[in-house]
Amino acid sequence: MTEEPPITLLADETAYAEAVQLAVDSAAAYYADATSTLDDDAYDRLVRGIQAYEEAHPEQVLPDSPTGKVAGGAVVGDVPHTVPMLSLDNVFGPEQLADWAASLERRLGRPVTAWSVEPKLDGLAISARYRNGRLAQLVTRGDGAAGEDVSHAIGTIVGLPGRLADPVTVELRGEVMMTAAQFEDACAKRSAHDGTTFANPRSAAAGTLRAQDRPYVCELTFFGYGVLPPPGDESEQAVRLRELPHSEIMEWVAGQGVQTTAATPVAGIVAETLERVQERVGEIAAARATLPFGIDGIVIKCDLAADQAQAGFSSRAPRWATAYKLPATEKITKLLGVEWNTGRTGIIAPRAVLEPVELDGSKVTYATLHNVADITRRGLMLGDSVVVYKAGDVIPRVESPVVHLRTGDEQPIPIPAACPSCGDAIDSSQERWRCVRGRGCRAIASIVYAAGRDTLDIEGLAENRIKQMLDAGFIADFADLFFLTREQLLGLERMGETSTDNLLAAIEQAKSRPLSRVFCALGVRGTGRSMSRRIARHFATMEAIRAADAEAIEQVEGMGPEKSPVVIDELIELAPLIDKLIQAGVNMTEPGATPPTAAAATTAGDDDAAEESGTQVTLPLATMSVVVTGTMTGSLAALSRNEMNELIERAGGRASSSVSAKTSLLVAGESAGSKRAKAEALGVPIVTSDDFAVQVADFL
Ligand SMILES: NC(=O)c1ccc[n+]([C@@H]2O[C@H](COP(=O)([O-])OP(=O)(O)OC[C@H]3O[C@@H](n4cnc5c(N)ncnc54)[C@H](O)[C@@H]3O)[C@@H](O)[C@H]2O)c1
Ligand SMILES: [Zn+2]
Repeated sequence: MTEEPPITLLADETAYAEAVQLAVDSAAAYYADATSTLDDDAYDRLVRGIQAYEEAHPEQVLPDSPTGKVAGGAVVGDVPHTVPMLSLDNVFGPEQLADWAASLERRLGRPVTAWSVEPKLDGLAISARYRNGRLAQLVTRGDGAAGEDVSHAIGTIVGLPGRLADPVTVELRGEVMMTAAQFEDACAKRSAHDGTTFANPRSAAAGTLRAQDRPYVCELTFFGYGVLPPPGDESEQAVRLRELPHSEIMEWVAGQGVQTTAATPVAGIVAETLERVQERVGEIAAARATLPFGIDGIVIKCDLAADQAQAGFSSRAPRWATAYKLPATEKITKLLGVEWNTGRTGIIAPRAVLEPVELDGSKVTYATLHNVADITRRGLMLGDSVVVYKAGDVIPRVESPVVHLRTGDEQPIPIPAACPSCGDAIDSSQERWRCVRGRGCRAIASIVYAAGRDTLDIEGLAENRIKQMLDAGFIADFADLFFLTREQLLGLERMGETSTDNLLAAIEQAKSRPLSRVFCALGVRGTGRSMSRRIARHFATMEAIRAADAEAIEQVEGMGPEKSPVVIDELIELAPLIDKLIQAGVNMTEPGATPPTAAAATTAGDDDAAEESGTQVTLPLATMSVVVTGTMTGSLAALSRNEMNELIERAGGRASSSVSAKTSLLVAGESAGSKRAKAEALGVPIVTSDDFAVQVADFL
């Protein structure tokens, strides 16, 4: 794995000058609440390109260049800071972190005594000036030397009290941001006011902090991460605050009634070793998706004031701290198309088809667009550059179009005039559009599917007949077909005696189809024809399938730990339908297959199974249950957890998400935590990411 972050290569002086202009414009938009034409990764790539060009051509450096400046030099202010408010340098992985620590220790000439590790809150830095314990003034970071007065926001920021516990005169520093709930609330208020929403919590917080005369008030949140006594103040308390370790300063800040991250799952800690720092980085990264506020990295600082003082500052950032960047959760990509689908309940939902982007460690091709009103509100067009957001397990979503990037070739998004599933009318009285057939909509499609040639193969049952029967109320799902009476069918338009008898005979015949086809007819999400065959062969009876838990379902070849819980949920939802099929006398067994308990002893008798196991013995992970934990490195670094599981299954193993006595192997990457401990306790063999890569090299 290369940890060197990518850079934009600049070929000549013209390209350099254009890059500087683009960086300045983007940063100006970014620090106001506007949408930049670059996402953070692209901006950082550009600035690194500018820096590399300047190192090679020092004589060409432009005064506007963002390098070495706080906020890329794009922001100004008129309230001078007593002590500069700086930015942070970045590292992008464990090796860079180790390099940074080593160079810092070289500078100090001795090891760093202790590290403080805390989340990098994704908001804006602010200075809160307290006089005799009362909050007197709020100032933004600005260009680092001077910021803007935003005191009008006093009283709207949760966690930043109007009065401290003690009547002290100090300057608090920390991050102003919006929690997920505050962001939602702010978007709702703004939408009610002018029909627009905020692009993301960070820019919503930036806009809100600076907004003076909005007719609505949005709440903000503050987390403190530092305190400064007034310069020149030599009182006992001022001296003490200058000498305390960062960790103890944070205790003092919290003691004054100010919010810190101490009460959150990502509380700051003190680490004695770099290993512990790295471990905490992993823990914070793992908690990121579940936090009620955004973080974009982990800040690592020298804990002791003496270490900090000796390390000092560059013009842009302290040398005693760095930001360990986490993968971006937001990127700009192209909106290629919009697909419309009618869900189980009849809701018609648009889905964005995107030019694939890497977000929070996985590749994103589709994103939700919520509903038509949302598309209109955001003014989205086909071909637009759009901001896409994804973190952890959330469904990726399209945030907003980047209007300045329009070329004029963008097209309006076609809005369906009829239900995309059944062609019937759309009920658009609510924000979420629905097919007028509601749940019944999907019935046609699912009955057509169930009666089809590859499933129950009911001859002579055409789609228009199914529609007739649904409209007449004779059927609501495909199991009802087995309860149709001769009289009912004869009552349908253009239904003679012969066709009625033929259809009844065809339906009767369908009752004896093998379980694989009956199961397939259910249309369980994630199980097509071949997967249905595998499931039927594996379990042999519907009873055994229904009795299986997720772990048992996972035993079926190709059923990863992601799919199996879906199958379970679907089977629960489909229970009434299955019961009706049983009641109708539909066959529920797979000819020639043996249920799993007996199967172990007799697999050899089953031709196909023997064939399969014959090929499996040559696979390196055959019969093994494998769990992956921690951050993969080397040739596996780029794989998502899902891709790791697929790799395991390709190599003949079964990917599982939790360690138990049945686990055959734990692949433990960097900063592996509790799963590693459990595997050790259970005596489960453990391999590193690199060793595992060698083991499965043929399947990569
Ligand atoms: N998309 C764009 O066009 C664009 C333009 C400019 C900047 N950016 C992004 O902004 C980033 C640079 O921003 P920056 O220079 O404002 O600073 P930064 O966000 O990289 O780091 C410094 C800031 O971290 C914050 N911080 C959060 N938690 C902290 C903690 N526990 N301790 C100390 N500080 C903490 C403080 O506000 C501090 O000012 C870049 O990574 C870039 O991606 C994007
Ligand atoms: Zn419909």
